[in-house]
Amino acid sequence: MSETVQFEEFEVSQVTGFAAEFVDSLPDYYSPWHELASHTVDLVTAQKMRSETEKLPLLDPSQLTDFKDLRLAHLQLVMITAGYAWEQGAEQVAQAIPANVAIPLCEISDKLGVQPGMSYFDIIGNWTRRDKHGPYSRQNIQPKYMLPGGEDYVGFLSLAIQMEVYFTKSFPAIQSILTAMKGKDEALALSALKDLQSWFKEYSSLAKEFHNVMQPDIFFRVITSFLRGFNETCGLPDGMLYEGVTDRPRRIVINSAASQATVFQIMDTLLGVRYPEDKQAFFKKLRTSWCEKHRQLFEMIQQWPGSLRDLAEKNSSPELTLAYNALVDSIKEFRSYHVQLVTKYTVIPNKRLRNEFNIESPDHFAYLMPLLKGIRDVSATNKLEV
Ligand code: HEM
Repeated sequence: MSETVQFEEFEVSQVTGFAAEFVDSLPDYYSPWHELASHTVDLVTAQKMRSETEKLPLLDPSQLTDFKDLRLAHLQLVMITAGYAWEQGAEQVAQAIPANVAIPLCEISDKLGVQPGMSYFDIIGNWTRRDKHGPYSRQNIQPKYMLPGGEDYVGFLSLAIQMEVYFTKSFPAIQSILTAMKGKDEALALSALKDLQSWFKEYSSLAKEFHNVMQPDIFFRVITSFLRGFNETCGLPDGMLYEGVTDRPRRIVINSAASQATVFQIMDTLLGVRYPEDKQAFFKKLRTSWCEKHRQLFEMIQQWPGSLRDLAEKNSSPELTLAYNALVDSIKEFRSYHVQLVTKYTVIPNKRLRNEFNIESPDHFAYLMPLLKGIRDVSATNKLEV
């Protein structure tokens, strides 16, 4: 095992992190996927998505071998899949994806080790820079394929990308922490923790911008309409049927959300947070939305020799313990802020919708607050005695 991890070995860019920027398109042979993905929102509005999808030729994805090409093809096919599934709204979700989409999508998904539906992995690959030589600033980021939600979606996406790109600024500190853990190097651990703490402060303050870019009801009612997944919460308890895919015809797909970002699971793992089984299971389920390469990177960090927590607990001066605790506190602060975000953008709009339509069926979001507050509180108990 080397002294630290190399992110690029796991298809994580030093520039855009876990997000991927697609500058090129796929070979011409695959242009029907691009064409249909580009028009998904308009076709759904015109109720023509299903009929147009059924006209697609069945293309052989075996020419695609490069990770980035596979990721772009996956994005195009899950766009088409989402439009097909949700064209008639949530109440009339399609029960099956036709073979001309299902066969290549499942093959590509299996190669990437990712689910055959839209996840955060696709959201953070769905963008380009307006000015290709310009910065990775929010103003310079635009969706590659539009999702429902108009300008609010553009704001949501560009902020999510800005946060993913900003994640890369923490990579040197993460690498140093791993080196310090392995070599029990207290001085290196201290300086890396301080760097990580100041990075995290900036990173988490970006999330405050959500209030300026997105309206709660548009987020809840429109933007998430393609992001629901195919599972029991969407009237598909056995998952979606992928026609023509003989080995696993039905597949469960979890919804797509920022909870699937890698950043917090990596932070928790570095800090050695020990969650009870139900919360571990929640995080494990989120990881099913990651591709295999990203899971491998995470597992490498999880199995890394040494423990930052032990180093911070058993060191000779309190400075390292204080730095460790400061990061635990900052993460707790973010999680408290996140509870407010989720209240504004999910809990309240959900209540409004249920009241408006007199919905009396069980509330799928009742689990949210206990779960999120529970995770926050467990992660905060990780603080060490000084
Ligand atoms: C308006 C913005 C946001 C909304 C509405 C929102 C919504 C949610 C929801 C509903 C969950 C519950 C689990 C799920 O359904 O997937 C969740 C969990 C989570 N979200 Fe967000 N989220 C937002 C922004 C963010 C941002 C910016 C991040 C940072 C990357 C983030 C990171 C997480 C994490 C890590 C979890 C898992 C619980 C935890 O580790 O504390 N969310 N979020």
